[in-house]
Amino acid sequence: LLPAHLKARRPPLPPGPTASLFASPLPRLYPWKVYAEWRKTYGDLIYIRVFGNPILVVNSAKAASDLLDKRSSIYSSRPYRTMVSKLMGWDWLFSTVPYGPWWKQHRTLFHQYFNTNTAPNYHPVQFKETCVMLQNLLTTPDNLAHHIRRTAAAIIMQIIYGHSVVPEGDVFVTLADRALETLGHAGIFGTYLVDYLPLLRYVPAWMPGAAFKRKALEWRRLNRAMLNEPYAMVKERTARGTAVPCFATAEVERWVQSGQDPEHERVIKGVAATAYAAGADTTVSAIQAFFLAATVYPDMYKRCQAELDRVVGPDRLPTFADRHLLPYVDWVVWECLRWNPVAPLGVAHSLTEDDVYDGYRIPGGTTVLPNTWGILHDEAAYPDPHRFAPERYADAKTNAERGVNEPPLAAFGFGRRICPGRWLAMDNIWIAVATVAAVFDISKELDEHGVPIEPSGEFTSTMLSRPPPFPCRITPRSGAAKRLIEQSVDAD
Ligand code: HEM
Repeated sequence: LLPAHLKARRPPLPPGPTASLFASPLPRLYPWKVYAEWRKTYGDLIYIRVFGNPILVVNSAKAASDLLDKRSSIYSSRPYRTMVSKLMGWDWLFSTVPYGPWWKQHRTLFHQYFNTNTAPNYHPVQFKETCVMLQNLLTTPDNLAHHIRRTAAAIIMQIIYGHSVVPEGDVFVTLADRALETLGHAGIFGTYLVDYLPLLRYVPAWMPGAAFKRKALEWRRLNRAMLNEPYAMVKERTARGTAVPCFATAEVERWVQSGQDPEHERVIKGVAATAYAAGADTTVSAIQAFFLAATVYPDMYKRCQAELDRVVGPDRLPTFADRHLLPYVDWVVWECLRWNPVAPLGVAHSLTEDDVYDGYRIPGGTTVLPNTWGILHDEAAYPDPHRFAPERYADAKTNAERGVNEPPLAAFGFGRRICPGRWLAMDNIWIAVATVAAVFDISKELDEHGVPIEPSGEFTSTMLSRPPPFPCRITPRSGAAKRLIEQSVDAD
């Protein structure tokens, strides 16, 4: 509605594919790869309109840092998701809460428990649960994905709710996983039309075409159970005087002493359940990527083992105390995060005011998608980007001078919304890599003719990307290694 002379002076929108009225121009499969390809045509910023909703894909590290880090006061909100937040009830998941005081309360409380200084508090539980994983891998190596998942769930459940996960069919883990599965269905923006046309939420559930509403109501029950049930267990234990020290116990005790403000209780519950939701599947993907890399890059794996042999030796397992002497293990962890970033398109940010960048106008309300995969596979920043090559990080000084091979912090997002669980995450992955490489050999599985089976090398095209199940051989390195594994849990 601007007069023509003002319109002429307005900077243009960033370039992008032309929108159609009837179909979404968003790529369905591996959108991060498609956007990286589109960079050659459109550049670092790609602007797409989907049924009237503006979306900006940020395709380079520089643009991501300029916008999401340096202008974080206006790039730190989240797009509102009607299906997920309003209908399915994920409004407590603070990773989806718009920027503002309510989000800030959650983030502050989370940060008190998860930061560089508190990270070592969790090392004993991380070590113990990882030893359980080693034992499980010894007995049923074919169940690799399950063992990795159980370990991540056990660590976070212990830290948050003081709950010791049982080996199979744990009630709280099952509950949370069923709820998270529904989030996986609806989590990708645009799966449901109601995300684009929020007024559709008023359509009565019984009407034909309102299947999304009936689904949402059913899923909402799971969501509430995930939020309420483990918390109720902690409250009950606290009342009985049998509470186990953990995040929820400490916070419930403080809440009782400080007058039981119902609003604050919502924050405690939300932070607790968010930690599980955000912490259980993410590290799993990175550790699965490690097993895949160990299978397809045997020299890399041998080098990792050689470092562990030199520093730790065969008589004990590595611990966090050895970390400063094991740089290669750290580089392996970084490479797991870079090679196939867990969240290839990060988590969407939302711009709260109109902005101008690089001669382009970006309207307030735009959904901003950082192309993390593209950034971490940019040939200029990570030479030979598709190769899993931990040694790329070895010479930090020369790398810094040449502007290449920075530690892949982009995997954890940007600005004020950067992953606040990253210290816990890095430690989870580190102890898994170090202990597994110390005691197991990993190699390709053989087919019935004795020929090695090549894993496909593909990763899933899902919001959290991971290797699909692949065959591999996981065997103890020696009799001594086997004994170390068997004794590890009791010895702790
Ligand atoms: C390899 C493991 C992990 C990766 C790659 C990862 C990655 C991310 C990314 C990309 C974001 C979005 C950042 C942004 O908006 O720019 C995020 C947010 C978040 N992560 Fe992680 N994460 C991991 C593990 C964890 C763990 C273990 C926890 C909890 C203990 C956690 C808790 C969170 C929370 C609460 C948020 C939301 C932050 C907010 O919206 O303010 N993450 N993570």
